[in-house]
Amino acid sequence: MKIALIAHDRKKDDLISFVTAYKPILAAHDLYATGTTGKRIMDGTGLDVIRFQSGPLGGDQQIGAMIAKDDMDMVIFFRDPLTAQPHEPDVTALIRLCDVYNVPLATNMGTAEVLLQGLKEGFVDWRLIQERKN
Ligand SMILES: O=C(CO)COP(=O)(O)O
Repeated sequence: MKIALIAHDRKKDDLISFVTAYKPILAAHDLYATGTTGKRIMDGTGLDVIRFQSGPLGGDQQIGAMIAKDDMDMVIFFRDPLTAQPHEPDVTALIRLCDVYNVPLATNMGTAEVLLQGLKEGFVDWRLIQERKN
């Protein structure tokens, strides 16, 4: 399963804690991230991450392009709802594409926990069945 992990700056510590807690589950999957988030995850958890550009430089759009090819199975995006982002349109576009392609999306830790527990139980396996059909 391909999982994108993204966090805005004030949420990066939360994401590292989250990824550390769920490392046994996440280690079994292909992880993708925007540039700075990916570096923080690799340094902080030792997991391998495929990194794109930093968010403000197009990283959200690169992950969006994978979603548009139906080539991303889950997005965990710890957004900062209290800080304006220079690339807010990219953030909105990424979230919109998740809705277009029915990609499971968590924008906060509460939902992310539910998604990863569901992933462990096989609730996201329908994505693999769908991929085999395409
Ligand atoms: O800005 C981001 C997502 O919109 C995240 O980008 P970085 O991981 O490069 O900080």
